[in-house]
Amino acid sequence: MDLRKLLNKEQYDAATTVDGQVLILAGAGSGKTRVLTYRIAYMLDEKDINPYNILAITFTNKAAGEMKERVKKLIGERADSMWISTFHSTCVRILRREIDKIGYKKDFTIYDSSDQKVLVKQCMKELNINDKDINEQEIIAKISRAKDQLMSPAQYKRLHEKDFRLNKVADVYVMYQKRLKENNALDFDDLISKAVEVFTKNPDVLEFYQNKFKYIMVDEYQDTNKVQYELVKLLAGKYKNICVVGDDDQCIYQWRGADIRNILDFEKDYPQAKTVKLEQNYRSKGNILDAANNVIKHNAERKDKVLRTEADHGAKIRIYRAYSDNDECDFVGSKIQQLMRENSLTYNDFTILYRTNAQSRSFEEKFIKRGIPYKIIGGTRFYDRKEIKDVLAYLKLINNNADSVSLRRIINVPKRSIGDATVEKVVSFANENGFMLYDCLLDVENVNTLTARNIKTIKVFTDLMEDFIAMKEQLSVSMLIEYVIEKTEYLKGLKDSKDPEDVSRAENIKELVSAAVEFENGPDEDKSLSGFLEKVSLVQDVDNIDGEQNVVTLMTVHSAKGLEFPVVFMVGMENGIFPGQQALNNEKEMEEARRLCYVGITRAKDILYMTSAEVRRVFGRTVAYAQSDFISEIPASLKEYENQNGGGLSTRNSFNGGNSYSSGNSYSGGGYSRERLYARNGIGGYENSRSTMSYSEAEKKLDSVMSSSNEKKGQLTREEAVPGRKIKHPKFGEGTIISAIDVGDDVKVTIAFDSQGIKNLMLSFAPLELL
Ligand SMILES: Nc1ncnc2c1ncn2[C@@H]1O[C@H](COP(=O)(O)OP(=O)(O)OP(=O)(O)O)[C@@H](O)[C@H]1O
Ligand SMILES: [Mg+2]
Repeated sequence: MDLRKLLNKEQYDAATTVDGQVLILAGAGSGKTRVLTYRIAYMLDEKDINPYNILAITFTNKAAGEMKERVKKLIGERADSMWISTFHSTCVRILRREIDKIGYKKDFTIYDSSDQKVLVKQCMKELNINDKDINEQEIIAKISRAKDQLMSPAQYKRLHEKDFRLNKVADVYVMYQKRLKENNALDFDDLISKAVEVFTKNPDVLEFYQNKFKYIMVDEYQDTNKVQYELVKLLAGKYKNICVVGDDDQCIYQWRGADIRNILDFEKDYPQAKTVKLEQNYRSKGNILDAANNVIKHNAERKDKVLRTEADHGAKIRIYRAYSDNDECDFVGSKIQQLMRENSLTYNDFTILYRTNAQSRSFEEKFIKRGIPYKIIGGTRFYDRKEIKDVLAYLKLINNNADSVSLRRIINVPKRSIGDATVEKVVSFANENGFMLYDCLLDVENVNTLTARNIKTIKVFTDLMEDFIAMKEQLSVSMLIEYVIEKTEYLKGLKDSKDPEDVSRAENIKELVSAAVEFENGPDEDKSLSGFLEKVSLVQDVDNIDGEQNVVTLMTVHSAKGLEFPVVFMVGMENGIFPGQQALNNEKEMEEARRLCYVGITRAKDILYMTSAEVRRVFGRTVAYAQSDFISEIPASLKEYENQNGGGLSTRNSFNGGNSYSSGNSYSGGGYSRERLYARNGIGGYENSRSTMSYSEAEKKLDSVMSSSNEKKGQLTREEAVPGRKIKHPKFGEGTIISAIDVGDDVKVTIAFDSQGIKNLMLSFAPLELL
């Protein structure tokens, strides 16, 4: 391996300085991650460093896997004993060995966000905290921030004694943490803070790991929060051989406690540190890089950096201003097909990036129609599906009997006549006496508030569970899953159902069995049930981007961090969407949104599209948005409008539909007042191609678009979807709306069809017409 051929001078310098502290501070696509990979190879190959002594922390499991693969190609099997993983996976591995030092058992369960929510809700109920005062999402976020800051429940309580709401959060935090411990469970934030706790309370354990990890590397260091920072500092404390790489312009997790100062202060923490700047971008064409640089330079708080490329200018940034969200999705779909026809591109070469997951749905619909294969990263993960969570809850409980959240999830799933009231009685008994819930069920005769029938049904459940626990030792994970679904008749219930959704649920469960088989045949050392559950808990969405599968990837810009694609579509580029509404009123958040935009732009190698829509449906209402300020920040010379004369408002000449648009407040959903909207960007948002319109002209035009888009569809709107309305569906026939509930940015409508029974449909998907 001739590193000098593979790396430029500065990169080579960074890769071959292995002793002491190195900070690589450089812009996107400058080869930071590449340097880390070759640095490891160099350490093993040239410096004879034992792989056992290396710890490399990456941002995703996928990045870790790729790094390991590449190193393996260079140095062979020796790479296997190296720890290359994410912060979370690293800490879990440490905790599996050491957590008993702080009073947990080693087979602890990892709670995901929905388990966390269940537990927080239980605590709120016990503490009589009304979710009108403060809702569970806010509490969870506050607890999470406190953990990021290494603030214990007691400290939090002391700090917020005088604040009515935060005091309530503190009470929940105290109880939540107590319950987690009783359940022998950790939430995601705990994984890192408990590892730090193990180290700070046990200097001998810390020293063992300091000696083990003599060489430490961290990718995407700009996004570390306080607790991650502390962990790295502790581990590197003895040998101080540490190399961190990052880009302050790509810090996009401040909302989750990431502290940009960690990278900016590295030189203060380690005054001897060598700072390496990489200034050549190897990823993007010139125009794309110029666009990125022009956007990010609007941020006040940053270290100025140079980023140049030897690549040619390439195509200009393609801007498309659609007249509706529908039109935007159509444009993206047709462009993908056109580009594939005209160039030798595959679906893999494209990605659609948006700010929030909810934006994926409308693209999905269009892609299905056009036959474009796609994959959505995020949204409902496989492991978040109800049926998968149910089966996993059985496994978690088998593995860790103290896990009362999993226990309560499945005690009556499938239904076995154990009602909520019965469960509550046992829970109260357990809480009053300080017993584990599962133990109380085993000795259920002692719970004197129960009837003989209650006791009998509970016995059926505990007999089943005890059998599973005994079988755990004898069966492999996949066999255990099959055993559980057979004995509980979970799968049978789904197969017998006539609901087509249950058919797909049954298939998902089979898929889970396959995942377990794959795990058993895979490279992991630990093939136990704990090992499987751990793996499942730590799967990240981006891990699933599979280069072999020929599909277009749709994901948030956050998920796309570190990745690159030949063609990138940044969609929903509107003020109020990207940047989001909050960022428009807050300079700090605006700067974070701008960094996010910079991350998005710099994912593109060859072609970058930025699209926006003049009106879109949000919460069932039609809202008008101005084109994103970030597009305006890109100089006109770098941009080319796809629809200079087509698409957009300028082609529509139906000025006469003004009065059929009646609902004045349909503009307020996106939080943009008409006045502000016009003042900001001119109605159409075309900077160059349009002359300025008067207010009333603009008003008229906007109205005409609203009405024409309403006329276009005979589609039932949010306002019309009220209980009692008669509707018609092309397949299910006529029916009556029973209820309509807002779910995310869509509406779930429950309808009693005259001949097809009751169905739940999503308003935006279902072709419903008013009768
Ligand atoms: N010296 C080099 N010679 C050839 N290709 C290179 C060189 N350095 C980097 N590259 C390529 O440039 C692309 C970007 O590199 P890499 O992903 O390591 O950048 P990065 O700085 O980590 O980017 P990001 O900030 O987006 O994470 C990759 O395809 C990489 O292989
Ligand atoms: Mg990188």
